[in-house]
Amino acid sequence: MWNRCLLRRHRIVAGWFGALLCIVCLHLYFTFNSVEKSRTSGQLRKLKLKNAEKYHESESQRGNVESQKIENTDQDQDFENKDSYNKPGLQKNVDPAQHSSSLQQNKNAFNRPTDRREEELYTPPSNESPKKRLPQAILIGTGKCGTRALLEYLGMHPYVVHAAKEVHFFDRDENFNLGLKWYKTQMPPSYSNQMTIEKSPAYVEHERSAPEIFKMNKTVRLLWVVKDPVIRLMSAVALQNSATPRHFYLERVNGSLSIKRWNNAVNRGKYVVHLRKWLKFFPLSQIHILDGGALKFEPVTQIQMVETFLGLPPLLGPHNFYYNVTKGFYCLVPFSAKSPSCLGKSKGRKHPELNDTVKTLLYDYYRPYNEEFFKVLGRRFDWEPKDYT
Ligand SMILES: Nc1ncnc2c1ncn2[C@@H]1O[C@H](COP(=O)(O)OS(=O)(=O)O)[C@@H](OP(=O)(O)O)[C@H]1O
Repeated sequence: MWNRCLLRRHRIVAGWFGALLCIVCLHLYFTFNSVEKSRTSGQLRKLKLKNAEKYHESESQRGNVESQKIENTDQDQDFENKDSYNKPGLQKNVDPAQHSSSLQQNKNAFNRPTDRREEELYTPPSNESPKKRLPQAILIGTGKCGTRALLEYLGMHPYVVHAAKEVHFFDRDENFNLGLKWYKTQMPPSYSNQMTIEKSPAYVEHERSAPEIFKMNKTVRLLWVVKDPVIRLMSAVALQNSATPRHFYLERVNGSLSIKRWNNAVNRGKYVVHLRKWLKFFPLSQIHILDGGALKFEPVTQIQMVETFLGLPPLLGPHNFYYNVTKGFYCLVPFSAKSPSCLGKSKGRKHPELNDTVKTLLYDYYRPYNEEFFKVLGRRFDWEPKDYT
């Protein structure tokens, strides 16, 4: 009887002890987890900050011509049109043909976050240190079509890291001769579940780019922003310094005005000529071509299509964009950011006015190239004369 009583007491004590042990273990587990989480998210934030700093440095070292620094514009009057940022209309005009079928699958798999911090959306693999990797996606061009905007928009994605400045590996001999090892060193460190991206808009026209990129990685994903070639040309003209004649792309042949067909700035807008070179190596399905005009006015639908094309979790949405009335452009609202940031003053320069004769000349000149381009693509862009640029 006495023994049984003693045994029962022991059992009760052991029970209490076991429960206490469980509580201590659970407490330790949660503490460790949160420390680990904040350590990795801290690392991630540091990585992205480092990239942003590098970008600022490199851009301010360059002259005004290419300086594209992101300036933090948190002045209230710059963001007076706050309501337009969440307008439902922002997401309309989606061309279903441009959506790949996987978009639907992705849409069902994830709920787009609205007001979330970056570290809640991305977890680096455990026990892994970030390292530099060759890009899995390259933004190949075309200059003046919105390549910086696209890269910075993508940079808000927690699964994306991007080279801060243009690397110019495939288009410049002095860089290319340093080999792929050097190319890799130009990339920011990343985790294995992130995607490294770089943009160098001169790749699209350079003879070496397509074959060498193919040699490097057959499965690389290519992004290409194009734009109404006349507007693109005017953007290039706006960029010229005062030493260059405003109408450098025009000449007189037998007394009549015509376009300089061998001029580089003019040639850049003959997209079909460049596309044909890339199609010798990559199928069209591996090149995501987007219209810079749509990127400017509908960044949300455009970036969501890019997310799909790159196979990224669909995280970016209207909450990442803010229309700045003064600038006339969308600015970025990265996850965790306290205020939006816009691309610098070198973007959105005033374009020169075109008189009707030159305008007609230019549109007539590019039209056959555009038509060929649309035929190869199997879709059209609205690149006929209009008032806005
Ligand atoms: N959000 C946002 N902010 C600022 N600018 C934007 C944006 N989206 C697109 N754009 C357009 O991008 C044009 C510059 O294109 P790129 O970045 O490709 O130029 S560059 O070749 O890298 O110099 C630039 O051309 P310009 O207007 O002629 O300056 C802009 O029209």
